[in-house]
Amino acid sequence: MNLQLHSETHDLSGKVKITGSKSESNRLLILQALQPLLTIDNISNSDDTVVLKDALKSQESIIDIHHAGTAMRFLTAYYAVQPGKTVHLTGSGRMRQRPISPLVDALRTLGAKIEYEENEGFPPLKIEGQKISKQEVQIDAHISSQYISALMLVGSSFPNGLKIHLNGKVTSLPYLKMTAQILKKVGVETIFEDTYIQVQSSRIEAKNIAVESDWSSASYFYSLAALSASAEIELSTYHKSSLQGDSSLVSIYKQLGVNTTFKDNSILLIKKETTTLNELRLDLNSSPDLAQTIVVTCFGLGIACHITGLHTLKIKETDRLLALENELTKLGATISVTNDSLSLAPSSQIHKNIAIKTYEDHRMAMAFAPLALKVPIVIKNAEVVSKSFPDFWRNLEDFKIYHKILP
Ligand SMILES: O=C(O)C1=C[C@@H](OP(=O)(O)O)[C@@H](O)[C@H](O)C1
Ligand SMILES: C=C(OP(=O)(O)O)C(=O)O
Repeated sequence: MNLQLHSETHDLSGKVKITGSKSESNRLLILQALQPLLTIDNISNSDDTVVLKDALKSQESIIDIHHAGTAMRFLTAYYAVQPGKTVHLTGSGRMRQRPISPLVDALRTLGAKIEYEENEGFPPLKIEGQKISKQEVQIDAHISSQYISALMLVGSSFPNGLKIHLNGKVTSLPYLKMTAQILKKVGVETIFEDTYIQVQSSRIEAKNIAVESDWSSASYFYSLAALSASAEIELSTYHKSSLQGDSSLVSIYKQLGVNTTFKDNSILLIKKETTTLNELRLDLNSSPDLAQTIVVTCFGLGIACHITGLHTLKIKETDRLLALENELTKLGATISVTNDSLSLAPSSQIHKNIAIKTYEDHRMAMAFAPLALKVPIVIKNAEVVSKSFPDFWRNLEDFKIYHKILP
């Protein structure tokens, strides 16, 4: 489905209730599988969460998690420690190119039985669940934090807990802090040091946990606000003390002219004046999922940006650095990328009616959509948004950004 987007106003006002965080939801689903009396409110309606929920209920021996990175990594650890259960865990074509060997190596040293069914180091995997008696493991921490979160989630069910030694510079650190904080909410203590994480052995408590709405999904409304003439957008449900690192949006978009106020369980995004900033410089190692949104906002505002800390972007749903370079160049940008950084020069015009390829990446579709406030634009394969935000296109209509399905 290719969508032609156009906007009927430059002044935005409206309210959106955004679905629960997929990161929080997917951690809680694994913990719920270990403690069925745990209940979850405001769970995400994203494909990545639905696929994990279905997998955990399934009695089939082949489990296909499609594009969901967290589901792939969390289930690898979960199935590896379920004695007597054998599964074949697979995913989309892209998932079969996303590395998993740091997690498989770590689980194997703990006594897990995991085999690669096609290419060494990549899904699909055959996992024969084992009882784990070891309590210490090493892992390379700079490729994906999801491997470490996966170990943390299952570690609490080991007889002596689990000590995870972190080798190299830790990437996407707020996601590990989120895992530790969610474990704490259900009664599992962790000791978090620079070079290791100790998860104590505990019974997960039977509790009701409410998921905060997804901050990464909120980013597209921050971008809309920044690119509007004026905006007053209310998003729910959000809290000042979030578990999600992407709540860094508040300070990042302040520099881009969007002010945030917290009231009750909502945030109010206000844009009154255009930013006077000439260049945005950021290290996004802690918030990799915001990179595409922020770069496209800067392009739309005609300001330069230089972003570092982006090495994980190359192994996400697509090579996001390359995808950004290709599509922004089509719109008229001057952009250069390395393996872990991106530089965008200021530009004064945006080409109209360009068809943006989305590379099976939900964030490519959603990051480019706000440019409809500046020029008519086409988003190809727009259905990809359901990976994290199925209601996205409907929610845009509330801000008079309409779409026409192209033949
Ligand atoms: O743990 C999580 O929920 C996530 C961790 C991050 O991945 P990496 O640690 O691979 O950067 C992030 O990009 C992803 O969308 C969700
Ligand atoms: C990288 C992402 O997801 P995952 O790694 O879980 O597939 C994302 O949602 O941007």
